[in-house]
Amino acid sequence: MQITITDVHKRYGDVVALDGPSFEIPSGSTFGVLGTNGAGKTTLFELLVGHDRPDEGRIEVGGIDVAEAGHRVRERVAFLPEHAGFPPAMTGREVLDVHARIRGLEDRDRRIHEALETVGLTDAADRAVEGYSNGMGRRLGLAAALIADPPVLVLDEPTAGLDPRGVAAFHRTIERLGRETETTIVLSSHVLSEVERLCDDVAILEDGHLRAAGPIDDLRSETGADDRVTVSLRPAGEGVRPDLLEAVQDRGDVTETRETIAVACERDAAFDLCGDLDSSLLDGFEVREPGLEAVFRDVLAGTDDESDDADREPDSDPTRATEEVSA
Ligand SMILES: Nc1ncnc2c1ncn2[C@@H]1O[C@H](COP(=O)(O)OP(=O)(O)OP(=O)(O)O)[C@@H](O)[C@H]1O
Repeated sequence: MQITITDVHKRYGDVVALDGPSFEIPSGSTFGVLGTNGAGKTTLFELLVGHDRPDEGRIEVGGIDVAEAGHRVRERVAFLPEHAGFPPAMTGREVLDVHARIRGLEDRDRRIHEALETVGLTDAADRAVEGYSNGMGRRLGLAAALIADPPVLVLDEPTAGLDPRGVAAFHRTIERLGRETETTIVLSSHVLSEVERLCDDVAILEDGHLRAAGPIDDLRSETGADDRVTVSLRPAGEGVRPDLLEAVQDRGDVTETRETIAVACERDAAFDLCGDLDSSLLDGFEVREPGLEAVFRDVLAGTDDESDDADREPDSDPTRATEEVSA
C-alpha cells in the first residue's frame, strides 16, 4: 500500500518538528527513515499512524488522507512505538488477545498462534510479561502490531536496546515479512548497517527537513558517494602503525580501529595509495564500496551551515529536498 507524504509541517510551540518533507513510500517496500536526533522521525510516524494531525500538508495511505479518516487508516496501519509497554502480570498470549479484541478480529486463536510463531514467542506465550527480556518485549510488540495482518507496518527504532541475538532475530522476522508478504514496512533506525540490510529505499531527515529520498543505490550515485571507496589497511604489527598512519594521513579521511587503519578517498586516490604504500608496513588490505554511511555523511555534509539556523521559518517548497541532495 503506497504512502504519500506531501509538504507536511508540524510545530510543537516554538519547535519546528517537521518542515515540509514530501516523499513517497512505495507499496510493498521496506523503507527506512533516517535522521539525526530530533530530526522529526517519531513525529512523522505519529502523523502517519493517525495519532496526531499535521499543521499543514497531507499524508495519504493507500489514497486515504490520514487526518480525514484516521479510523480507516488505523485499520490498515499497525504501529510499534519506540517504547511499547504491557501490563506486567499479563501473559504474552493475553496481551495479544486484548489487541485482537480491540480490533474486533474474528478467529483470534489462529491469529494469536500465527503472530507468536512469526516473532518466535510461542514457547513463552503463557509466561507473564514481567519475566520477558527487553528483546522478548519488543517481539511481543511486533506480534501485537502484526495480529491484524496489516498492509502497513510502522516500526519506530525497533531494535534499539536489543542485544545482538535479539537484533538478529528481529532482522530475520522483518526480512521474512518483506519477502513473503506484500506488507509495506516503514522503520526508523540510527543503525545504518541495519537499514542498509533491511531496506530498499530511505528518506533522510534533518531538523524537520527532508534531505534525500529514494532507492539507496540511486542515492549512492546522486550524492557522489559512489565515487569514493574505503581502503582498509591492516598494519604489519603494532610497531609500524605510526609509520603507516603518517603515510596515509593526507590521503583521505582516516579512521582507526583496533585492527585496521581505514582511508576513505576518491577511487583514483585509492588506486594511487595502494600502489604507493610500502608493502613491509602491511599485513594486508581490502577495498570496500561505499555504504549507506557514506550517503548519509555526504547528504548531511551539504547542509552543515543551514542546520545551525535554528530559527528558520517553515519551508513550503516541496522541490527543496531534490535541490539539496544535488547540492
Ligand atoms: N510532544 C512534543 N512536545 C514538544 N516538542 C516535541 C514533542 N515531540 C517532539 N518534539 C520536538 O520535535 C523535534 C523532533 O522530535 P522527534 O522525536 O520527532 O525526533 P526524532 O527524529 O524521532 O529523534 P530521535 O532520533 O532522537 O528519537 C525535536 O526537537 C523534539 O524535541
